[in-house]
Amino acid sequence: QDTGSRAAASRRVDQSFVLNNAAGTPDWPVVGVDYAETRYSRLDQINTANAKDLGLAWSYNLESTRGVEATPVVVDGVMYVSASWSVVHAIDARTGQKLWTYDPGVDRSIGYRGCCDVVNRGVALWKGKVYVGAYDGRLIALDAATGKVVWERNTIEGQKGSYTITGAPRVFKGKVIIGNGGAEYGVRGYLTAYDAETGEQKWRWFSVPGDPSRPFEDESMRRAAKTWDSSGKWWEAGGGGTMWDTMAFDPELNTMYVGTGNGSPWAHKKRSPKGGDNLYLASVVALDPDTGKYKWHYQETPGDNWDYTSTQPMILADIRIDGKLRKVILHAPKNGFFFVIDRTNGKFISARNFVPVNWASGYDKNGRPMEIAAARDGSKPYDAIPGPYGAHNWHPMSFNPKTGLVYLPAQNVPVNLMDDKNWKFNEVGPGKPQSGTGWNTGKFFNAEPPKSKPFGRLLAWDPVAQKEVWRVEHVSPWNGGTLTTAGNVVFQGTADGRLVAYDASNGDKLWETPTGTGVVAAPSTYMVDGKQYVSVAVGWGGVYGLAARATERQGPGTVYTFAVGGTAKMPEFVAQRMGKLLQGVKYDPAKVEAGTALYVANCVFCHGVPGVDRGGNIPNLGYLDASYIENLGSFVFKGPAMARGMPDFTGKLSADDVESLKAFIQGTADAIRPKN
Ligand SMILES: O=C(O)c1cc(C(=O)O)c2c(n1)C(=O)C(=O)c1cc(C(=O)O)[nH]c1-2
Ligand SMILES: [Ca+2]
Repeated sequence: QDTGSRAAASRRVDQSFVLNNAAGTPDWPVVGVDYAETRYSRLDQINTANAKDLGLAWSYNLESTRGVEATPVVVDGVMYVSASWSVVHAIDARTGQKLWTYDPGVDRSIGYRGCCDVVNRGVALWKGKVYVGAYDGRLIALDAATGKVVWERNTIEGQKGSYTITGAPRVFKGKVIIGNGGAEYGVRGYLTAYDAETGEQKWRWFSVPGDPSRPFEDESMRRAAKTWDSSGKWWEAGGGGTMWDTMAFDPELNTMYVGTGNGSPWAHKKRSPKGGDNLYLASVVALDPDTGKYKWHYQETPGDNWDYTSTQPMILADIRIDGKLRKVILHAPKNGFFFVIDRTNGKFISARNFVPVNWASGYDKNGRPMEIAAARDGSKPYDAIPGPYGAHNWHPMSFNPKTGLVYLPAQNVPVNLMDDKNWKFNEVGPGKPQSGTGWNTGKFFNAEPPKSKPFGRLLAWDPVAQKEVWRVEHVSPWNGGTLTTAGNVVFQGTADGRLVAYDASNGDKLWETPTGTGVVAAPSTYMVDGKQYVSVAVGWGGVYGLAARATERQGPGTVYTFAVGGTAKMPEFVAQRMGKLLQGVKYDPAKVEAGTALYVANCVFCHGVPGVDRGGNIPNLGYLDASYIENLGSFVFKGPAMARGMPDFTGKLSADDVESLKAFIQGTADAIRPKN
């Protein structure tokens, strides 16, 4: 394919192309496949019968060592995907040949500006241009055929605070729309639309009010200000509400939807001492895509106090509830409840917790959470369930209209929270989270460790009945986003370094392959020359990946593309890593669960997930010689590594705890090792 025909292909991508494709789906033209962000493909060449014959068609080295979160976008056989540091790659989707790469040259010393790794969740394609949000806040338009810059805008110009971009831009009605990250560092959230052709700014909508003694930008800000207490001077610390990930668009209703983020600072009483809902934090907001004008909102977590963002990917669906076809939004934000919202007017339809939660007992018929008082107290250590990593984070879910099920990457990462007594108002700055809430984790040794159990699971959720239909338990939290297809298959990558295909009806495993590094991104699928492919960009990272690892030296970020009968060889690093996995430690499988909790509370922040992060000067326990793990007690209790920084766990762990840890470590290595 020459440059000219590549350019011609991507020039076709406009609103009718995306809408027509949604009906036929040979391509994957936007990160969520369609404006509704269903991540459902009508392709069925790969199905439950032949998924077992999937093999590698090609792999591509993204030359990145940090988290990879992007869903590959593919049109007419050309793939566009971004890696860490916002680097864009254009790849021939049949062969894996590089067409071009574009590095926006983000200063590698500014990683600290964001909370959660130097990630990028993908690009947008529109009429021959590729759009990427760079980590340093620039929105850049590239020529899709050559990767050359067409225009560039600094989306954070004139703002103060630690802003970034990690999300994928969306193009609705000829406007490129992008929000920012930064609510952990005291910023004010906003969303900006630029003319896709020229880069001219068209509108900006702020999600939280500024200083109420100054004129409000619009009526929605005037109304929002009434829900904040000005004695908290929230505007000086920004207020938060960053829109760092999800957007969707309904062309018939001419409405776009965006999810807003957490309060800044986190502690509600520190930013708004007399309480208040603090609009529009942690909400789903409907906007006019032409003007950016506010239409309505539904607030999922009033007066957010726990980093319970509503930025998690939402899906627009038409589903039958009580016999009536309803236009709804399906949403599973960090707070652990699955929401069904009427997208014509923002009215609450239903909410049910999809994991155990301890901050609210449910939602009343008006859509208000019934809170549990201890969750807001702050004077005593409190096991937040979900914790700030969320019951569901940015990892995309998918909706299959044939099964009627949502495939949701759910989790619990235990974190114990308490008021931060040393917090000073407005003490913001790079590397200093503006939280007002202290974290007690296994990392801070003298604090209260959380007691809840960590888990990662794939849930198949019925949004009408609001109940779980099936689940797959993973060995670790922080697993990949999902893809579902008319072939009745669900694809998901895992934290322990596999890509797995499941039967969409019952969760039976159909196929799996090792990927050599943890998978956090979602796969996509498309057809070229009559053949269906499934692609996933892998590279362990993101906020949990950043914490739960030993060193920067992990397998390189890689795009894998699979097809039925594919025979390409996996890159060498995969076999190398699998060959070095811990082997042969005897353990009691009944102790794995207890070991998981102990490991996450005490070990994971230094040693990483066993078998996921390849060790450096702090060893990854999943790659050690068996004799080390067999004698784990001698390392844990006043062991020889104390001189190199290993804590003494005497009095903190029991001999039986050590047996549980052994079970978790060897059990995880066994789960990762390829079975054939
Ligand atoms: O409040 C914010 O502005 C903000 C931004 C981001 C981001 O831009 O990646 C994350 C979060 N918050 C966040 O709370 C969070 O859990 C998170 C996880 C990740 C990730 O990529 O793994 N990003 C973010
Ligand atoms: Ca946040």
